[in-house]
Amino acid sequence: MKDLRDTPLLVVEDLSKRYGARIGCVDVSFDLWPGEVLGIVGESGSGKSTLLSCLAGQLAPDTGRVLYQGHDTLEMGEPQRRTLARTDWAFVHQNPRDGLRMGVSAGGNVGERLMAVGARNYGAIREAATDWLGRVEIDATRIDDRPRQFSGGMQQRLQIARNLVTAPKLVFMDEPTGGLDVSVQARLLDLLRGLVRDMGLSVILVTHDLAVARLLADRLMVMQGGHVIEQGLTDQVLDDPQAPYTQLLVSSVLQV
Ligand SMILES: Nc1ncnc2c1ncn2[C@@H]1O[C@H](COP(=O)(O)OP(=O)(O)OP(=O)(O)O)[C@@H](O)[C@H]1O
Repeated sequence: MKDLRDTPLLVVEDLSKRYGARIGCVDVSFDLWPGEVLGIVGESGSGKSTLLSCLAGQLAPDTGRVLYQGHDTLEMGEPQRRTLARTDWAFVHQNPRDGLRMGVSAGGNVGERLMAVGARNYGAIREAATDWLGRVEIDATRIDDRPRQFSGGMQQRLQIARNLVTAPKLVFMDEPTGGLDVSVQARLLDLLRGLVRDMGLSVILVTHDLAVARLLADRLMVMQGGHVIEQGLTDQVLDDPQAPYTQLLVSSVLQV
């Protein structure tokens, strides 16, 4: 039998999206391999979010193909895509409010996703939720608290638990540490890095923060004006940027 690790998990071909005359992203192509973390970097308005939304099936591109394990996700019906989104895929939003149900307890937020993939045993669901709260460093005594009783960092960790409890293969992350204090960011990054490694996750990570990209991403794609202008191994791109724009991006961060 063919080893799935010998084939890309995701194949993206010539993906383009315009908003009227404005460019979202243009002719983006890449492969994502099992267990690989791909960082998409670029300044504000470079097309990162547009690309991520198209990849995750939240926005219809004008042209191009996205193949997940060989299946064209853009050709899939809505029910099939929704199933994928709650089984094999996960999406971590910058704002935890976009990825959590604020009126449901922490345990409920995690358990709900398990129920969406068919779990029915209340005891087992609660046990899994407790285990996952522990994995994201939330005390088990907080299981019945609502997310709004949590700090921003805790909310983000809860969103991560909710996303990862079903052991997805591919996780989309949109500025997962954005909007948090630097010390909270560092702790979250550490946690994320451990989970990604332990679970062998494939990740597409959008960030404008090159320090985040450096810590999490194996490979980087640099976007400018909707185009991918440079890509390569993270260290290679950040230590020896080729495109003038990337050089600027790297040096402006170094001056901070
Ligand atoms: N819904 C929309 N309608 C019209 N234009 C849009 C829309 N969404 C994005 N754009 C435009 O598409 C281009 C790319 O935007 P996009 O949000 O993808 O960039 P980004 O790199 O994610 O920026 P940021 O880091 O600020 O989120 C920008 O010129 C933006 O103004």
